Amino acid sequence: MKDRDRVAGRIAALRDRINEANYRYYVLDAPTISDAEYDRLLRELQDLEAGHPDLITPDSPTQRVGEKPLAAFGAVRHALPMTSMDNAFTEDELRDWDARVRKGLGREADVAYTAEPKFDGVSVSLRYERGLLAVAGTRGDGLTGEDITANVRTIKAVPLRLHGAGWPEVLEVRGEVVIPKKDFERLNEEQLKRGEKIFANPRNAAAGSLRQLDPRVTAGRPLNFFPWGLGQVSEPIGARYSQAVARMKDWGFRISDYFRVVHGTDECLSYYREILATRNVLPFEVDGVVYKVDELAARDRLGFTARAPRWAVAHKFPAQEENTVVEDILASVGRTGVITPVAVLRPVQVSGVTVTHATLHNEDELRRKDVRIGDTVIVRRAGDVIPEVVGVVKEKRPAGTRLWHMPAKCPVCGSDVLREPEAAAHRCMGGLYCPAQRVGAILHFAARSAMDIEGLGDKLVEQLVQKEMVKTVADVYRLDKAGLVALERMGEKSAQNLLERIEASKATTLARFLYALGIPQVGEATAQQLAEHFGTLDALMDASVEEIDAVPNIGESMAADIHAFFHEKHNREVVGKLRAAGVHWPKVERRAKAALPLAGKTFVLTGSLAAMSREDAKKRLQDLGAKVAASVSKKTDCVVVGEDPGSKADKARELGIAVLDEPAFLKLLGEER
Ligand SMILES: NC(=O)c1ccc[n+]([C@@H]2O[C@H](COP(=O)([O-])OP(=O)(O)OC[C@H]3O[C@@H](n4cnc5c(N)ncnc54)[C@H](O)[C@@H]3O)[C@@H](O)[C@H]2O)c1
Ligand SMILES: [Zn+2]
Repeated sequence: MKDRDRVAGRIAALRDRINEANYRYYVLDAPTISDAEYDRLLRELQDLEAGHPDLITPDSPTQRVGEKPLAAFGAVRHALPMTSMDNAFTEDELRDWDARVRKGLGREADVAYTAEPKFDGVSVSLRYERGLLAVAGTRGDGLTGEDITANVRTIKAVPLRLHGAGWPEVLEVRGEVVIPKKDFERLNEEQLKRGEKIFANPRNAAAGSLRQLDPRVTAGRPLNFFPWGLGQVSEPIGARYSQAVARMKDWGFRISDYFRVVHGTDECLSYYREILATRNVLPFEVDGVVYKVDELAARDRLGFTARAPRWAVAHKFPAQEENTVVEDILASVGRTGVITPVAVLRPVQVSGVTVTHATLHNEDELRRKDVRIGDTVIVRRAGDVIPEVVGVVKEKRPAGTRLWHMPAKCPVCGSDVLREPEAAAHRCMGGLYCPAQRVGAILHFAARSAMDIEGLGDKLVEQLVQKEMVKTVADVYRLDKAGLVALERMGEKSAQNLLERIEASKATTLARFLYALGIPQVGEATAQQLAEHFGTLDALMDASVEEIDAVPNIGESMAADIHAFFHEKHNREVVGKLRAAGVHWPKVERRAKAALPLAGKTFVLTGSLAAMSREDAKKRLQDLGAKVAASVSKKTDCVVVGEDPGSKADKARELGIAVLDEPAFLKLLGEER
């Protein structure tokens, strides 16, 4: 008796929670628990009720579907109920379902099933009368839905008039309204710009778009429609569902490329694995696959339970989203100095992996989502992508949550943190000094186009940093033979060679040296320009932002980064040590006095070049930091014409773009070199 009371209590609690979740999900389009958690609650309730059938009541969420429709729209009564669907979460559950189907049909042999993706969108029923779209309704509570005809008429994938001929007098097509993942992201960006509501996921966005009171708003939303079933049909359109699908296709509906007929559970399972493997590259959000008995007469024999057909099952994919709590937020410094806010989470299982950290991308994103320490959030882990915080469950925000701010100093090295003027990224300015950036900084320093220290590669640098033999690039000049030989895979001879190359690298050019420092945004061409413009390192190091900004082709944002780099005291220290170690620039700088500085410019090569091959010309341009494009556009800076220049030269002149003949072009290259 005691036991039964406890079960009854738990059942009541579960029903309350599930009813609340249903209301938030179906009516408000604002769920506060993850689908995975919802599914667990529902499954627990189903199991308890199965063990205590006398406790089942008709209003239990296990016995009904969805929610009462919103009064803002007219009501649509469904001629046939729109049900929910049973789920299989494991292979065993799928085999049990198949066994029940075969038992129900009295069959030993494999049953033919249709297999299709389970689209994560909104159910809609479309009623066609004499080939014309008459009414479109949401599922609502399964019996009555909302009349959203005006909104559905704006969806291009929904035919307003059925194509071809041969359709029955009444045809109800049921399917899913979805938003492609890409369009969803764009939609959220636009919403953000307009200061409007951000949607948690494509399903939510689709539901919100269909519930607009003004169909013009719906018309602007990227909605799509995939049929997955039939409602009332006045005369049969095939003995099998797969035949009906072929006819729907002829009548103008978009059928998923993944729609298929399979036989028995083994083929079901290989279909499941195939869709699961492509899940993350599919254009639409998919949360499982659905198998349905293909033969329509067999469906009739199997019939329905209170909530769902016996002839269909949704084989669910592992959930990619879960709820958990943000215990802290850290500033994580990457290899290139970019600082990312990372949420430290109460550990949670997401698709089979324990997740303890999730990225918040950058400070803007964190503000936009309004994530605070102490918040309950939805965490998403899709494929190999780093787990991310999708959004906050505001209803669960406790008192005393804490806001997070980007630190002014790098948490790893204490250098200044600067926001990149035109990007959302913050960066540690201690590029030469910051331990988080060591490996990256040293590899860049040693690269061929920088200090050109052959042999100082990935594996070796990792070891040197790990053993703390090299903390900054200046330490490269303090390596000795004994230390090197003690390293893995390093013999006498290679240690000797490396030391010789390090010694040789001390004599370089100012341009190479500047490039080697790894100043944010400063590539080879810019380093070259800085070297020419300022002539000496000291002049550049002491220049103001305005003075740097005055260099041709150097913009404000770059000037700010260069200035910040040289005014970070840690970097100045490292530069000082490099010079003390004997790094100097005896080599003559290349003169670049061309009329047209090539770095960053876009060239189009046209006609046949005689003196040099087109490939050579292209390569030389690219070496000088220029780009080569195939066709002339407004972005083109210069068109080079060889023999038979064709229409490209005309177009260039029309657009007012510089046109050079081959001799002039060679001269330009010559002067640049
Ligand atoms: N997070 C929450 O608070 C919350 C609340 C309620 C429901 N839910 C989610 O909704 C699910 C239950 O919802 P449900 O009863 O609407 O439906 P369901 O997801 O269990 O399955 C039925 C629905 O799937 C859709 N569907 C997509 N592709 C289909 C296909 N190929 N064939 C047939 N149907 C297809 C249809 O809209 C159909 O109505 C739960 O499993 C849960 O994930 C979440
Ligand atoms: Zn740092």
